[in-house]
Amino acid sequence: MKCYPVPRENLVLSIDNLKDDIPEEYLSHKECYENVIRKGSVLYDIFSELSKDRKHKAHQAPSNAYRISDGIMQNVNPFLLHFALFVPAITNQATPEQQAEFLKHGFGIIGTYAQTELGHGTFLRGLETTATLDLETDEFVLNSPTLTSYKWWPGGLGHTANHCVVMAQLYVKGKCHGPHLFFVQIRDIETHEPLPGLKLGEIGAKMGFNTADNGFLGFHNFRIPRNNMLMKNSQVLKDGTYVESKNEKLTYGSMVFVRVYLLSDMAYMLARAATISVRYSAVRHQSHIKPDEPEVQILDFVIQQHKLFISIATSHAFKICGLWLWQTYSKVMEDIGKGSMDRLPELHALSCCLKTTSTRDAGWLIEQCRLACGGHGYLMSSNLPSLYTTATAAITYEGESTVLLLQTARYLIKSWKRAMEGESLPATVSFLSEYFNKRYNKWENTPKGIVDGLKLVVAGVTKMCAESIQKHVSRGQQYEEAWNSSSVQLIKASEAYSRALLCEVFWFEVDKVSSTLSNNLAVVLKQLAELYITYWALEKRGDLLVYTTISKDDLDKLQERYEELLALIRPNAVGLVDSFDIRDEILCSTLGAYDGRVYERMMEHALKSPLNAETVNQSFHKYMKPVILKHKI
Ligand SMILES: CCCCCCCCCCCCCC(=O)SCCNC(=O)CCNC(=O)[C@H](O)C(C)(C)COP(=O)(O)OP(=O)(O)OC[C@H]1O[C@@H](n2cnc3c(N)ncnc32)[C@H](O)[C@@H]1OP(=O)(O)O
Ligand SMILES: Cc1cc2nc3c(=O)[nH]c(=O)nc-3n(C[C@H](O)[C@H](O)[C@H](O)COP(=O)(O)OP(=O)(O)OC[C@H]3O[C@@H](n4cnc5c(N)ncnc54)[C@H](O)[C@@H]3O)c2cc1C
Repeated sequence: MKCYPVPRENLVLSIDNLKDDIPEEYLSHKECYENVIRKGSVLYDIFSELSKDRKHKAHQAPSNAYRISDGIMQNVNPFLLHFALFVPAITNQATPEQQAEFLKHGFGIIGTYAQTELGHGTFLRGLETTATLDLETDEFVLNSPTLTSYKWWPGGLGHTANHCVVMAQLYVKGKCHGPHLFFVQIRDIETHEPLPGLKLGEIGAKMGFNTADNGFLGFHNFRIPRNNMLMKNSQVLKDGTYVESKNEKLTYGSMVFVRVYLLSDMAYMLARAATISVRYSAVRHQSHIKPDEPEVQILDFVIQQHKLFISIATSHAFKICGLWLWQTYSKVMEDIGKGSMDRLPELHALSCCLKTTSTRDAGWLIEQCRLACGGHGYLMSSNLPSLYTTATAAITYEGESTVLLLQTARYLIKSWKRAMEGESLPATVSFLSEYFNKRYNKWENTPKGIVDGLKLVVAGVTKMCAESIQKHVSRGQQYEEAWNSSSVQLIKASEAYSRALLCEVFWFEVDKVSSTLSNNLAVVLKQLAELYITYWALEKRGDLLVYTTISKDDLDKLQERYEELLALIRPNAVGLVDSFDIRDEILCSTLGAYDGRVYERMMEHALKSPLNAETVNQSFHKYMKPVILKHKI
């Protein structure tokens, strides 16, 4: 941390406070929270100092802040929600005047995003928290009318945040206008006590994410000024007039922002896991390939390469598609700023399926990296268990995976209908029109050919879904019931779509930039992209056999090429993970450090276990000894 350009004397707390005397995994739930607040407060202070030079973004953390925090906290930073959702919600949903007011204290307030309730997370229209306008006092009165209406899950809500953005049903003059966002102070700035009218607490231990301080919150006639409704898109005027948004789904904008971001985040999580397991596999020697030769690096087993190289390739795929999705997001936001909502449904569909596929893939690939380290991958000190629980949380938060895939399927079905009616479609789904008009090629055993084939699968499955829905409707079901009846196939369409998108964007973006790279780099990047595409062609061979003209001979050749690619990547594998450039302090792993001192680090870490502080634990004398002595002959 010494490389940080913040003069020590400017910091309220010392940088030395970032060190851990006892590794996090040995602390109790409460100690763990107190420990991350100690470290998180130092970081918060550092970010605040750094932000002073970036006046236009004074309330935001520097972009690398999140990564630094990853290294300092093996678990989750309880201040994360402030940067990830609280500030973005205000900048996306509040008017410029409100932004100036709510963010005037910069880092002087700590916020979270309180949307999910005990009874509802997915179905936002079902949220029960109410915000009712009191015309006489020009205030909103917030209430949690039932147990199920308690806010439940927001990160940092339990003990850390003193403010939050709350999603509540807006009531004006007896009419409900649906979910809207409100800026709410929840704790006293000085004493940090919950404000009167609020019931606040932490929701308890979880599978992972344990230092995120997820909390609950109930409102009892809690009053806030009318101006605390975030009014960029819809407004409530002093006389109670409700001004509608140009598109009511703009209220969901902060979620779209994080979903888009998560693709790049998953690229990074996977890069960390791949770095640990590839480096470890180069250090670890076990068994022989040829009986008369020495034991080999486990990375020389082709099956180990099969387990690990897909993680390296996937990390690059997510990184590149993440950048592509950011560009799409920025363009759509620019259009919305100019009053055009045309591409909002497309952005929503893309962000939903790519968020889901990237988080799910990151989850199982990190687990695969962990398993590839054998027993040692099970140690907390490998950091792979923490990476796994942190990544898998993302499959559920910010939109449950099945639910988001169904949102994308909705867009695919609508696009299919438009294709059948001869309407033109956005480039990202124009292949549906080509399929409908039977304008597609025969199978070609190249990366481009595979991408075209994967798109044919999407089109074929989408057509099958549309027919299935139609069949159920013609048998008397309502459209929504028919949708439910067809949902297994709809999920398949959406999954196939995200895979085709990932393969297409990865291949074409690498192809586009390769002429600007050194020849060696271009060759290696292309190998990774081809490995990714071939891997998925082989995984999806059943679908390709059903929806394209691929033959068994083509599949055999693809299998051969895949194995060739593993061999080509093998000599560069360690170099490739080194090029992710993740410092040891951020990797936090005994197995994956740059110097390869795996066994020494494991022993050093084991000796930090509190159980190793004494040769005989007192429980021996208290409990074991009497039993042993009783049975001694
Ligand atoms: C700095 C950053 C760091 C980041 C680090 C990350 C760490 C984070 C740490 C942890 C943080 C965790 C933080 C957390 O977890 S915060 C809580 C996150 N919660 C969720 O994500 C809830 C998920 N639910 C929803 O989003 C909605 O309720 C859904 C979408 C499911 C349905 O909704 P609804 O019932 O209202 O709609 P409908 O189904 O009737 O559809 C009606 C129409 O609306 C369209 N539609 C729907 N939505 C959108 C949209 N958004 N933009 C544009 N359009 C949209 C839709 O396509 C349809 O169009 P059409 O078909 O009629 O044309
Ligand atoms: C670690 C973590 C951090 C979180 N942080 C925050 C936060 O900071 N702020 C916040 O507001 N929330 C937060 N959440 C809450 C999170 O956003 C929700 O849990 C998530 O959106 C899923 O909603 P749910 O829990 O209601 O799941 P449910 O919707 O109840 O899902 C249960 C099951 O029902 C299925 N299902 C539901 N609806 C449908 C449907 N229409 N069709 C088919 N199947 C369906 C789902 O697929 C799933 O299998 C967090 C959650 C976690 C785990």
